[in-house]
Amino acid sequence: MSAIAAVPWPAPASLAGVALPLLVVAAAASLLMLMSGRLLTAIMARLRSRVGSSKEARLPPGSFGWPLVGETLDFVSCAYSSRPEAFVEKRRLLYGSAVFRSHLFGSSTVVTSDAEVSRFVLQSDARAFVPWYPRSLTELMGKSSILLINGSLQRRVHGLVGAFFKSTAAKGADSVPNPGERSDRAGARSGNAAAQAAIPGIYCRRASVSVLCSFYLTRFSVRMYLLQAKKRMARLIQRIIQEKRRRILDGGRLREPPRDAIDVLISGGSDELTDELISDNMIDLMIPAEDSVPVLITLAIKYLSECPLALQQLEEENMQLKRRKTDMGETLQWTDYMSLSFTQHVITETLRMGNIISGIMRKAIRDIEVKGHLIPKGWCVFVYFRSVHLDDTLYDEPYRFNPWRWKDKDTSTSSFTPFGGGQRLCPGLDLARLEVSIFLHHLVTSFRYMDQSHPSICNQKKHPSIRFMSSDDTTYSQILI
Ligand code: HEM
Repeated sequence: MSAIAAVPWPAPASLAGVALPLLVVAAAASLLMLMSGRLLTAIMARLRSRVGSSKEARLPPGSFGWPLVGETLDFVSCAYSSRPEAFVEKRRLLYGSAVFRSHLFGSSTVVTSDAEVSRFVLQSDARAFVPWYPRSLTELMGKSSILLINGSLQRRVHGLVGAFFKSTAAKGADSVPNPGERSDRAGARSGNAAAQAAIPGIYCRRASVSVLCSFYLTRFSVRMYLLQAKKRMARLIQRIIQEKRRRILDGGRLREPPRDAIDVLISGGSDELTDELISDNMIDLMIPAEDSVPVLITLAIKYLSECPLALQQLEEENMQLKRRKTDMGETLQWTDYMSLSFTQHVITETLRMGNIISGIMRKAIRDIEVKGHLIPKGWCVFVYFRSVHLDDTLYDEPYRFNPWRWKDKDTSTSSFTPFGGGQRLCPGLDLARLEVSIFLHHLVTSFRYMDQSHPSICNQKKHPSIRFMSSDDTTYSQILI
């Protein structure tokens, strides 16, 4: 008997106030269920007819979840929990496969936490997969963003930007900031400190913060505001580009070596590198520089504070370098930082556990079969790094911060991809590592973890902040997690 039939009609007056709204809700719910059932059947039938029965057998196991929303709600609720990987883990156990199908953000999606399949997707070019992001993000990125363009233009922009970030100009040929010096002052003086070289400087800082907030606010649908912030920022950058173009010599050569990524793009020798393309891409560069790197630093401090042995070894290694450099009267070069093997292991382990970028999404532009799984044309594939990085068959005790595990381990394998791979491998990876190395060096050589003198703040749960005290005991630095 249905919920509607069970209630006598007309309802007694005393009950009407309560029963009527209940009735309406029940009726609406039944209708919705009926509609969603029909809708689900219709969607499944459409998908089947599209995929074809022979192909259907080759699809990875899985479920499309609810009509319209698919499994997005479960994905999002896991993403905001303390174990975001639970979404994938549950299904991995349920289907007995690290590759499964789902329906996420409005698209039929193959989710993979299989290192081999992930590698295959990352290594494939635009003839097989193109980048895919939710529409709200693509609008904000702009159509010429490196994250969206494909083919020769993407390779060109990637090559120019990547080469610049690897150059000594970006990494600071002279010296890196000394402890206590603000990096932007030092950058302005040497003209090439890493962060300053990577982005077109402080002009866009405020606008960048506003676009960063914009990205996070998307979920609250403040679309117009976000797009306006992005446009304002693009206008600011275009003004800088025009100013720089005026200073360029005939033949497109720069008068002096490139000082930032705009310089390398305007002298890139291609009509395709328009002002719009350059400004869109400058915004793309600011986001990781202003967001991913600080998150990586924050997580490194958190993990170190929970692992005193690692903190101690990090301090010893960096103090040794500092003493050596002081004795020789030399300034620190970026190669000095990169030669600190334990510091690099700390950063690598933070990248593995922290999963700053949990995964990437691509769209298949033709039917693709990998490891016996079909990814039909038009479907998305979600390469979920996080589950690979926390897989106990690949990493012993994956939830334990253990920088020593990297002593004899290769970082260039398909089971470690925090910076992606293939043609879209993050061009800022060395720069990101350098920035974190510089920060950690100055932190552990100039500050002392307050925990040693104030055991009361040892309990991180009670005190969700970590305090460092400068060596001369005069100033405090508090890093909020
Ligand atoms: C902890 C820091 C960082 C992490 C974890 C990270 C991670 C990633 C990942 C996973 C990708 C691949 C995206 C894809 O395949 O679709 C990527 C691409 C990219 N990253 Fe980073 N990144 C970081 C820092 C930086 C920095 C500092 C910059 C530059 C200032 C940068 C610039 C870029 C650019 C331009 C791309 C697009 C490359 C292309 O599509 O050709 N990243 N990053």
